Amino acid sequence: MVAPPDNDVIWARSLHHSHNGSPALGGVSLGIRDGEILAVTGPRGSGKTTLLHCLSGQLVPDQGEVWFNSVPVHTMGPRLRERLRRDRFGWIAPEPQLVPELTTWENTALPLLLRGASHREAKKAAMEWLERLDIGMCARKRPHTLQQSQRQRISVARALAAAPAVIFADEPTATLHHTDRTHVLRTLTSAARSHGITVVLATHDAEIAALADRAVPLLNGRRVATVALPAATDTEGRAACSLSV
Ligand SMILES: Nc1ncnc2c1ncn2[C@@H]1O[C@H](COP(=O)(O)OP(=O)(O)OP(=O)(O)O)[C@@H](O)[C@H]1O
Repeated sequence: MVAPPDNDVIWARSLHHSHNGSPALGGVSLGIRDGEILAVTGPRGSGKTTLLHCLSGQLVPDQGEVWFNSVPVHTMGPRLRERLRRDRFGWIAPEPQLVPELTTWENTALPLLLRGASHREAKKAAMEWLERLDIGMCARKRPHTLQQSQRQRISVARALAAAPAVIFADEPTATLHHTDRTHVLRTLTSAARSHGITVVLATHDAEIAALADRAVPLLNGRRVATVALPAATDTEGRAACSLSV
């Protein structure tokens, strides 16, 4: 095994993975720098979700290596990977995945409570992020009483409240209307930048990818070449277009 470069928080080499014999990744390599916001782009079925699952230790690739802060993840057993995900990573799914029996603030505080934070500390962090996402007034409500956009904001607040090293966001605004989408994404990217959180954002939407520092386009489970372009209208990130090679 060759150790990854020191300045990459996540480094992956030649990832191959198939789902029940159906190929999803065909040799993807990439490095992600500390604090970077990286968009993984590509059409439906190009392997974005599978790549995020491999990078976050949810899935062990059939072949290839994944390293986090120079520690190999692909050789870890399930319990170590679970602890890594709990302590260092945040996850935002396309659909909010909340515990129906818990209130908004309890759902948001859950990762901190699982890590052993005090009730008071976890609630304070949860409330801060719920306020920033404009859902502080829903703190005592249960998910089923809220709108979809409010539930997805809870997922984003939950990921940020735990102050992870890396947030993996898989099409985090796919179910939101345009205005909600912009607010949620800007909160996520500006919070990540100010707190030095690395973000790996899977999206098929070029407008969303333009909020990232860099894009890694996938096609049929493989990387295609990237050309970084200065954005014409956005000062927060850079757009990228891809060329098949
Ligand atoms: N659990 C699974 N079982 C079988 N095939 C799967 C499974 N998950 C993904 N695939 C297949 O693997 C390939 C890559 O899927 P993946 O979900 O990683 O792509 P994606 O770019 O995230 O697509 P989408 O935007 O639709 O989620 C696709 O051909 C998909 O049908």
